[in-house]
Amino acid sequence: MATSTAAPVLSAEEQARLVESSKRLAAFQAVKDYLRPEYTRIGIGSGSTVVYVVEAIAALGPEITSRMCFYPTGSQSEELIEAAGLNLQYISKLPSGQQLDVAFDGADEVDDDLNLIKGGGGCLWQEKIVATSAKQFVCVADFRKLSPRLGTNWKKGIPIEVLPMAAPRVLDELVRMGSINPRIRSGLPGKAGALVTDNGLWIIDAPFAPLLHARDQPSRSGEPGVWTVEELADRLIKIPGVAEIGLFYGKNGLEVTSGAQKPVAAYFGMADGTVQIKTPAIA
Ligand SMILES: O=C[C@H](O)[C@H](O)[C@H](O)COP(=O)(O)O
Repeated sequence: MATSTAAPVLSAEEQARLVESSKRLAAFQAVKDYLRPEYTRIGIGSGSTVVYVVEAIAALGPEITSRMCFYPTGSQSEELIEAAGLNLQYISKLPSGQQLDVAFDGADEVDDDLNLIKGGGGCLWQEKIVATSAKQFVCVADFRKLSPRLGTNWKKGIPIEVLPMAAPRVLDELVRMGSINPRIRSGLPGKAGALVTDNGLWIIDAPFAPLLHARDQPSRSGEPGVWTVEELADRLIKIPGVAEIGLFYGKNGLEVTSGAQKPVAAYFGMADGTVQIKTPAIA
């Protein structure tokens, strides 16, 4: 008799539990691999996955963590650091010319080349500053975030942090660029109006067709609204009124010693209980 190999259908609750345990697995593995006891300056990103990063760090105990300072990317991670009893420090106090040893953060989607979409939870500008201030930026995520091309799984759009007075002009420009129904993100349910970021700005979510890599371009050139990651990012950041964009792209952390937006490694907790680690391909 033939046996079925189909994956079991999970209830919504079981699926949610699986996602949480995947995030936790990835976080503990990433901290084990990248947080060395001699490090003193650690960046802590935002979102639900980073909660487990902080849990993994706190589990190392004060004999290791008390020598370290932790740099948040916004109000949520600031609270996480304090609640875990870790030493809080601010990136504004990091002297010029110095770097964090490592920064950990989540992502909404990660493509084949380790480009990221970030900002689904409303944090991206401070995250980019902290990630690019670190010698090593490590991304931690669950299996839902793995994707060949950005915009394949994450359909809500590229988060773009904008000056509120410029939002209508930015929306117009996004439509001209082929974004499909870009929108100003609303605040929490029950709160009227736009979501206000930690920087007092708004977020526009701009959906685009899945973003290509430069190597894909010849086959799609000329199609309206079809962009490579780099072309789109370079155009978006130049729109007047845009403060920062939720695309993390460009050189990776193995190619440059500072300022990389792309991670040196991305950890994914998988549904089968394993952790998949992606690192940049060396050209
Ligand atoms: O705005 C939030 C940040 O960019 C998060 O790192 C990102 O949205 C991933 O969040 P989560 O770990 O909750 O999926």
